[in-house]
Amino acid sequence: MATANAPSVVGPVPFTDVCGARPGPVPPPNDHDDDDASAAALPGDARLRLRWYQGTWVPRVCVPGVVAIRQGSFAPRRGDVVLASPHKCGTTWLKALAFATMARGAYPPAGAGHPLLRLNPHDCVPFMEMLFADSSAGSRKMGALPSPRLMATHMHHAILPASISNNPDCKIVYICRNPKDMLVSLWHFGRRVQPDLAFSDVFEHACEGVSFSGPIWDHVLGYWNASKESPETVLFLRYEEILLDPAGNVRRLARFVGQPLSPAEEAAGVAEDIARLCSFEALRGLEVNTAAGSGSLLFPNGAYFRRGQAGDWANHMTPEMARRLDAVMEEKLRGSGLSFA
Ligand SMILES: Nc1ncnc2c1ncn2[C@@H]1O[C@H](COP(=O)(O)OS(=O)(=O)O)[C@@H](OP(=O)(O)O)[C@H]1O
Repeated sequence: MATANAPSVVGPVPFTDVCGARPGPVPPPNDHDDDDASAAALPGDARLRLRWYQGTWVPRVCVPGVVAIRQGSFAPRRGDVVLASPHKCGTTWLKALAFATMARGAYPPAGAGHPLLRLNPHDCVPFMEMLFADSSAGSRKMGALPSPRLMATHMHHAILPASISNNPDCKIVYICRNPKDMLVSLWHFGRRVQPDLAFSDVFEHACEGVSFSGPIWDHVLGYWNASKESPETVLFLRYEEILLDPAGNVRRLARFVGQPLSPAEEAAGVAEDIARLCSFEALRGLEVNTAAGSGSLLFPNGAYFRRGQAGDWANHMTPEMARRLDAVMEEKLRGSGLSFA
């Protein structure tokens, strides 16, 4: 049964996760919990700078939010759903799908007044690291939202506070993507603010673990292992699988968040309606998501909709580069049961 309660739309939320990494040293892991001590920044456009934080690469602008979340500024509630992802792996799509699925009681997906027809998905689902950049304002805004709350993060599983990662009342939906396509998407996005960003730089550094959401293997492994240990609280999705069967994955999502489609909804084609509403073609074509439009994001809304396919890496990587990244991933993921081959 669909619930009548829609996940909360919090309105404009600053969202600054930008991609790309310029050459720079990989500092050693450290245990510091504060911004200044947490590591070296990479050179280049300020929005592309990363910090090495607790064994993970975090956009510099997100570090204060990450620290606040880890220090307990976010108080989880029963029914909360956290969407987790590495950058450029389908965050925007998952936000749309989860919002449309959880809100379907209040907002029928085929309805002309659906919020996703006038808001970018990032405006419907808050990005936790940015919301908590101002810790007290973040706490106030999140606290004021009625349940069920839907939010998103790019944090590695290893640095989530236990109140999220070890909380049966808080569900996590994770999406990942073939790292080769992720890097291509990251590079295109980074070039928007740094036109001279070379793909070879992004690639080389990612192979060494330095990238947005890097090391990539640790990001996916953390959530993969959590989903194996606790499948009822962590749902592990892949971009490519959703491309193949969007409606089937809407059903998975609905079941996972405790709102399975009813027989009446199945008969009415609700899963297909949600898949259609959230499809790349449908969202990209909306006025709000055209290149000129911009909501709560530092980038034009159109920047979040580029190509929306699997396999674009073949247009940017030599076969040797592809083999190299595949080999790195294979080695790092060995024994886990997870593979991107
Ligand atoms: N609805 C829908 N369906 C399929 N694919 C979609 C959709 N929306 C966004 N995209 C594609 O996802 C890529 C952007 O990833 P993210 O949304 O994770 O970016 S971000 O981290 O939030 O900046 C980026 O991938 P590339 O096209 O390969 O660059 C987007 O085009």
